[in-house]
Amino acid sequence: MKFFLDTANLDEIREAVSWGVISGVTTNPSLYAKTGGTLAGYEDHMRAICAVCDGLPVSAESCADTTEGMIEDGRRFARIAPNIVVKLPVCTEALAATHALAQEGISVNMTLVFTVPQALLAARAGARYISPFVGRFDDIAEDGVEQLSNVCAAIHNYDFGHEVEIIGASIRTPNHITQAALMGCDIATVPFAALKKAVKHPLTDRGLASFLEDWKKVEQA
Ligand SMILES: O=C(CO)[C@@H](O)[C@H](O)[C@H](O)[C@H](O)COP(=O)(O)O
Repeated sequence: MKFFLDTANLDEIREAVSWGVISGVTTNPSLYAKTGGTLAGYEDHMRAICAVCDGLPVSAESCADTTEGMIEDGRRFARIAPNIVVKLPVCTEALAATHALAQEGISVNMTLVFTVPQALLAARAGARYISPFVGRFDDIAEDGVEQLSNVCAAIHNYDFGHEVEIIGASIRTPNHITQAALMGCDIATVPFAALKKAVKHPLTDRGLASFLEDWKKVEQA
């Protein structure tokens, strides 16, 4: 399973990229708003992320609500950098836009996916990436991991005539990462804080502390 970073924060992206574990970045309007960025600065910010990511796929989300608007955004975003992926929410307008953009060779990441039918429709329309949400399902007392697993099973059953990868989104915990990997999810897009949590384990900390303590004895001997 590959890791994408789910953030628009350039410092977080620079740091995670330096660890050598990141295969892409996903952003959304809420994540961009958190950076304090402006509407006018949006494309420059995406350009800066693409530069840090050096060819890795970077999803930039369109907030248009018509097919024409999404296609227009998609074409404009695609000119930012060759590694831009246009992110569209699953709805009929976006299916049509995905179909048109895919025919032009522009990659689409279809987001806000919660069901198998939505995922199948996204793949049929030509989406390169499909993003089912895990945490938000858990928020409403449903099983987000099970939903992601259903989407993976259904999508991996078929050949859509183009490459399709599933991005587990709304990933919040190391356990979400574990479950996504065990079910064969292609990618998990993980917020920086959750990625840092995934590196940690109390037994690792305790083991390291005892090794360092013992090393002092070696130095003194
Ligand atoms: O859809 C994708 C990735 O393609 C994500 O960027 C997605 O928007 C985010 O994972 C979610 O919005 C984060 O959800 P939450 O944990 O804030 O509920």
